[in-house]
Amino acid sequence: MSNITVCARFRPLSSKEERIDDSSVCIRRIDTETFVFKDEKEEDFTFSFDRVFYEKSEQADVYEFLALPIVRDAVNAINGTIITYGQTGAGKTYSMEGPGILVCDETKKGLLPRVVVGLFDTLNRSDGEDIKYSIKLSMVEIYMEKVRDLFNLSNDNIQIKESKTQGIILPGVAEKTVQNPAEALQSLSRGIANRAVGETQMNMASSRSHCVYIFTILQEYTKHKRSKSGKVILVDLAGSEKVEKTGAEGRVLEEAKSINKSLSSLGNVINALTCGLPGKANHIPYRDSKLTRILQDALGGNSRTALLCCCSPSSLNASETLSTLRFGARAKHVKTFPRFDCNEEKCAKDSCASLPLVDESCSRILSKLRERMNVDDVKLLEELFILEGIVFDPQSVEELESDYEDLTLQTISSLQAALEQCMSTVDELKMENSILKAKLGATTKSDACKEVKSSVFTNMISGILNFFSSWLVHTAPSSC
Ligand SMILES: Nc1ncnc2c1ncn2[C@@H]1O[C@H](COP(=O)(O)OP(=O)(O)OP(=O)(O)O)[C@@H](O)[C@H]1O
Repeated sequence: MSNITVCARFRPLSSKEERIDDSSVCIRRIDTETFVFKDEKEEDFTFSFDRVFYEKSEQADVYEFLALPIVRDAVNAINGTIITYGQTGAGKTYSMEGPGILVCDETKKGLLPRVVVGLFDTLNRSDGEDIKYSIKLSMVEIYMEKVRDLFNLSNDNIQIKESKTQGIILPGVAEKTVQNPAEALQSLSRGIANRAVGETQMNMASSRSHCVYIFTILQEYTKHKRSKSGKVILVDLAGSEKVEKTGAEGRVLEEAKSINKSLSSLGNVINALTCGLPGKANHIPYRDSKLTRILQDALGGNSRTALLCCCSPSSLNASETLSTLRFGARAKHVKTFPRFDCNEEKCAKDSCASLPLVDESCSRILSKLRERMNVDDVKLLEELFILEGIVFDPQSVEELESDYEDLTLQTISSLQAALEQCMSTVDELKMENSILKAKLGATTKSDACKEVKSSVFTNMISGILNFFSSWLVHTAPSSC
């Protein structure tokens, strides 16, 4: 069974595509799941996805098929992620946001405003007397391998960490508690506006960053002192494009390289996930990019994930469309089976061949406990299990190794800085020393000079005194 719901969406031909004579539509619909794609060499490829949204598809259809099941699950404490992928101008932002977050024709509203309304609706419907809920919202963007808080632009290098109980977390990121859809939309619109401010500040071309929207839903059962939480993450990826085709240079080229690197890391993670066999340890390179690290839970099987592959229907973009569709087809083969990121060598060394079972049983027990106990008690119990070595967590080992590596690198660089500082202080002291020596030399000379002068003077005075005294002796009366 596939873990990821993968859909393809074709936007209508743009006016530019329509104007160009040799532009034609490169897809032929078979049904709602299958179509034939014709590439630049007129070769046919048949693709099947969970759903195909053709040019005339409605935003509401995309939401209902792709996002609504995720919204409902999030309210039941199952995390979900929705990703839009595709070349620049293929309709990712249109699908995600619609033409506007605050003011927009109802039928054109994108996934984001619909998810907001869907979350509040589902929570209100399931609202019992003893349930209190809250929704928190964070927004970050990944630009040139840096994660920036869109609610606090000065927080521009957020680290990504992993918690045993909460999965991937972004320590220090601003979280806005939103009480109703209107408040949530206001916050989203502020974050989107900040994104534009940042783009201008950094002289960044539009949509050159990956934008990540995180909704955390917390429900507390006041009577039973229990709580549960779920997350919905929406990701509007930067456009995938062929650098050679755009003729990019300088900063734009660097941006494109960084985007392509993170998107190919995403492809590598998907490949690694699809190539692994159940029960066999397989290294998944989540740490290769900030994007894959943030999406680790979404891709690794701890979350329900939906991928919308946005495409142009025009034959002018056939090669980009083919690579988008291939990406989607590969993602479709990601299977659900317990995740373990340690490589084979490490597994053999740590004799954790039975990890999948341990992990499976552990998550089963913990999720049962979560239903009965207070979240904090479950966390404590889990910490205790890990401390006692009852539960072995390869993730935390990897995390420790990475933290150790970070610390070592930090120590090396601070030692290097200290060494440089010492060397420049030594240079300064050497300079001062030579200046002082020179001064000393000059002073010694002038002192010697003074000494000579003063001894001449003293000799003169004593000569005069001698002269006077002898004169006095000679001139004094003899009787005296
Ligand atoms: N399904 C659609 N129906 C009507 N118009 C669409 C649709 N999808 C996209 N468009 C239009 O196509 C243009 C490009 O779409 P959009 O900005 O969403 O692309 P994108 O993939 O987000 O590009 P980028 O990577 O540069 O952000 C926009 O003018 C948008 O309004």
